Amino acid sequence: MNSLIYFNNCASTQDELIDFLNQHYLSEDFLAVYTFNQTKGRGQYGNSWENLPEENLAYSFALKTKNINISDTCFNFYTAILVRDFIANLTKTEVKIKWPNDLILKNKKICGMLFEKNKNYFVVGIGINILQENFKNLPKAGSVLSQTGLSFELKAFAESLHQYLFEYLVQKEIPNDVLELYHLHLYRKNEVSVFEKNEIRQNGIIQNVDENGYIWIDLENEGLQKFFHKEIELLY
Ligand SMILES: Nc1ncnc2c1ncn2[C@@H]1O[C@H](COP(=O)(O)OP(=O)(O)OP(=O)(O)O)[C@@H](O)[C@H]1O
Ligand SMILES: O=C(O)CCCC[C@@H]1SC[C@@H]2NC(=O)N[C@@H]21
Repeated sequence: MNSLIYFNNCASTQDELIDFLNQHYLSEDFLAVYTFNQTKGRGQYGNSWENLPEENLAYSFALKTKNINISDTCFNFYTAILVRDFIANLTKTEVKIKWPNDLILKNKKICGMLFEKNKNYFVVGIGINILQENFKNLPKAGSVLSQTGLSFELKAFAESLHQYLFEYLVQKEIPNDVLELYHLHLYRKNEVSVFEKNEIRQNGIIQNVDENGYIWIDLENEGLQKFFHKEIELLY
C-alpha cells in the first residue's frame, strides 16, 4: 500500500514527514509528501535548498528500513539511479549522477537528495528543479526546463515519480548490481577534471566509487586516493 499527500505549501517536506512518523503508526509500506511551495528546504550538511514557488518539486518519502535488504550506501545510490532513470526517460536526455547523489543535466545540478533515518524508516527528500529558469545566486543550478526546453505539469510529474519509486523500491526486487548501474551514469568518470582540496586545485580522474561510498580519484599531485563526501570538491 502507498499514499501520497499534497501540501499547498510547507517549510520542509522532510520535516513534515518526520513529524508525521513521530506521531502516527504507519500501515503503509511507502508514504510520501510533496509540495511546489517549500519555504525552508533543507539541503545536505545544513545547507539550505532554495525554491521559487510553483516552479519546482519538493518530495519526501518514507520507507521501512526492514523492507530494504541492501546496505544504506547502496540504497542511497539505488534511489539516485531511479530518480535519474525517471528524469532521463521523461526528457529523453542523458542525466548524470554526481557522486554521491546529485543529478546533473547538461552540466547543471537539477536535483539534490537528502538521506535521513528516523526510527525504523528511511526518510528521503528529493528536490527537483522543474520549471525555474533563473538561478541568480546558484551558478551550478539548472532545471529540467532550462536544460532541455521541456515544460512539465508539476502535479502529473510528482504523481508519476511517486508511482515509479513505489514500483521499483517496493513492488520489484532491488537488483544486486546496484554499484555497476551507478557507475554507468557517474558524472565525469574517467575524464580529467579539476578538484579542490584544502583550498588547493589540481587535476584528477574519477576512477571508481566503492561499496562503502568512497570515491577514488587519481590526483595529479597525490596519486590514487579515496575520499568521503565533503573531503574534496569537484569543480564544474
Ligand atoms: N534549487 C537548487 N538547485 C540546485 N542547487 C541548489 C538549490 N538550492 C540550493 N542549492 C545548492 O546545492 C548545494 C548543496 O548540495 P551539495 O551539498 O551536494 O553541494 P555541491 O556544491 O553541489 O557538491 P559538492 O560540494 O559535494 O561538490 C548548496 O551549495 C546549495 O547552495
Ligand atoms: O543539498 C542537497 O543537494 C539536497 C537537497 C534536498 C532537497 C529536498 S526538497 C524535498 C526535501 N525537503 C527538504 O527540506 N529537503 C529535501
